[in-house]
Amino acid sequence: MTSLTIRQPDDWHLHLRDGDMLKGVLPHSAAHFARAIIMPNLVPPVVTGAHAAAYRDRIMAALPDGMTFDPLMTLYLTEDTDPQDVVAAHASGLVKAVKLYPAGATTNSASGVADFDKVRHTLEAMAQHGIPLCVHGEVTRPDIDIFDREAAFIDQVLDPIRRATPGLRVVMEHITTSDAVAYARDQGDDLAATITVQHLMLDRNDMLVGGIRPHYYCLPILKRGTHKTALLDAATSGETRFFLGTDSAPHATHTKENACGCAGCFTAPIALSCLAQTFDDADALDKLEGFTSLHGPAFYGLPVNDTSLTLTKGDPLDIPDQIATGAGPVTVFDPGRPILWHVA
Ligand SMILES: NC(=O)N[C@@H](CC(=O)O)C(=O)O
Ligand SMILES: [Zn+2]
Ligand SMILES: [Zn+2]
Repeated sequence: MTSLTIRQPDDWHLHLRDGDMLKGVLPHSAAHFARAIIMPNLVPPVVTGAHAAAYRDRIMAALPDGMTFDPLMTLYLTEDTDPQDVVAAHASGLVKAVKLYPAGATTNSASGVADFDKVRHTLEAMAQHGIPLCVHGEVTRPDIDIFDREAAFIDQVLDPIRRATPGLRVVMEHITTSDAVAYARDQGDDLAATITVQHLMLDRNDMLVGGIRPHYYCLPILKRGTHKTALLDAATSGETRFFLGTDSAPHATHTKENACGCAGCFTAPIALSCLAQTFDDADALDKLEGFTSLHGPAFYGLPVNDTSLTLTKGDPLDIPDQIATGAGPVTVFDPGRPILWHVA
């Protein structure tokens, strides 16, 4: 197959940042994706419905003339979140989900949740109103090895929260382990999981063997190859609970090529080309559209897009080293192998 037309994809986990960075990165998502779930981990975070409305306005103001894009907003769950504000922001159509960051788990997660008792009323209100909870699933206890943090979170936090809050719809964000795949497969249709491009293409050897590659460093951290295989199996299975969340997470290049580098891979410009290559290599191109364009809207209860996108197979893609933004250059994710699929 050398050409593939699919319904316009959506990105169910995206960091657009703010200000000059937002202006620089937004066109790269809007060029390929109709909609995206917008992560709220700004500084300060997007905590209230009013914050989300203002952030959405800034995103739309940063969109170049002639481009269309529908940002699906989220609220950052804190121990002070007001359940009524969450319910109202969701009822108005503005906010599509609430994001749970365990305090200290990842970039800008300091205002996240440490004491889960303090968010119980919010989670119960969300369950009652069908508002999805998007979860960064890693424990932060210093005695838990970084490679084990996702599996520990599922046992110690996620499963207890779900048992205590029947009916809560949950998206396990950017899953990275066979443990997460197995857990997700074992649950009802109130649980879904997103998978990133980098976790489908790379394992920790790619990041660490022969030199440390800071542009492959993200959280949850890349795991061993057997986990990558399990993720690829899930993504290409056609099971509707698995769908794309790129977790494209831009940081200025100098903040990643640093003695204490930031976590996050900027994949937006080449995400769909990389996915087409990965699904092609797995003989599963017929499953790409479900993963990028159909399963996500079904979980979120939204219509699929009525536009389409065509990918064609040809010469290796010329991946730009960096894009320029007003907040400095941002290095584009490069999987380190030829990508033959192009967005037409
Ligand atoms: N994935 C990452 O490595 N980084 C994300 C945060 C996140 O999604 O955990 C970021 O905001 O930079
Ligand atoms: Zn995360
Ligand atoms: Zn993220």
